[in-house]
Amino acid sequence: MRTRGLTKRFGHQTAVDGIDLTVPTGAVFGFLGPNGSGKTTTIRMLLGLVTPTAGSVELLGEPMPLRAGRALPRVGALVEGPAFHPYLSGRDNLVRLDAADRTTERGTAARRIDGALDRVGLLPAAGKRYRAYSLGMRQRLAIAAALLTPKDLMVLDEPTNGLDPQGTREVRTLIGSLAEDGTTVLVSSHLLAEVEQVCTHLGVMHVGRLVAQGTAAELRGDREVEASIETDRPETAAAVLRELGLADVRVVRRRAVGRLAGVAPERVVSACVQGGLAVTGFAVDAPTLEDVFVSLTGEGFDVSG
Ligand SMILES: Nc1ncnc2c1ncn2[C@@H]1O[C@H](COP(=O)(O)OP(=O)(O)OP(=O)(O)O)[C@@H](O)[C@H]1O
Repeated sequence: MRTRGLTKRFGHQTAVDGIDLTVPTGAVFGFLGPNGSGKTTTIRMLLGLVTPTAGSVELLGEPMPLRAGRALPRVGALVEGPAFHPYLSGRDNLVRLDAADRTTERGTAARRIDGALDRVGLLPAAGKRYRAYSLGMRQRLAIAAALLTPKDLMVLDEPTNGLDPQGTREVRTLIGSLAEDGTTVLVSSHLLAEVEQVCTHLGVMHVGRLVAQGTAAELRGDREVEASIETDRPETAAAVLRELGLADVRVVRRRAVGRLAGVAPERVVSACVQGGLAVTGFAVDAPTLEDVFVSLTGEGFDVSG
């Protein structure tokens, strides 16, 4: 899935500003950004629910909206969430939704529905009324509804919004199992911590712009990783670090600290030992993604929820 220069203006306001989004096949792509940064508008354009002001979308290799008929049936989405009937069971809700889909075969409905319920782990609770479901179960039922027919791409807009930690874990586990089955997943969130663990790739929106995208490792960037050596002669250690090619080398109390800048961490220790230093401590610290995003956007994510 990819976009080129995708733009949406509402009057004078540019909600999405020329973004080039690339979601590799098989990825779990975390689409991150604070509320109002343009994630939902982007997702609505991807799904053909909103017409872009400019730019293009390619969905499952098909140009949109030209080949929408080919791509969209293979794309499942959780954007607004389907309307479920509170007094019907989870299964009966899916029976209703499935019956409304004229493209599917009647004879295989029961198998399709139980398959979808099983996929989201709701088979044991399939006979319970929807109103008795927890928020996490409701969200999983919505995903089951999207899975009634096989999907190559699932687009989930803030699927953990309003969920308690248990519900969040349920949805995260489900995203992981979708990915294991080979489904590409695009999941948006304003909470980095909720999706970070399950994502192979991340994209960060900030005021309508995509300020970064790539794997977590790419976003962190090797050069940001710092090594620190603790010794009784930190000034000597600092000289060794500089000699090795570390950047921004400085002494902090009993430690010499510097950015690795591509130098292998194990070389730092061996060089210090060979230099006759008594190394009493060694640490390599990558900045958290939170740090990276704060530096990209000048704003923190709402990590607490
Ligand atoms: N139909 C619309 N008409 C006018 N402005 C809109 C419309 N839809 C969205 N916007 C504006 O576009 C900007 C981006 O909104 P969008 O919903 O895409 O952000 P978001 O990152 O998904 O945030 P949230 O998580 O709150 O949905 C916001 O400033 C919003 O007010």
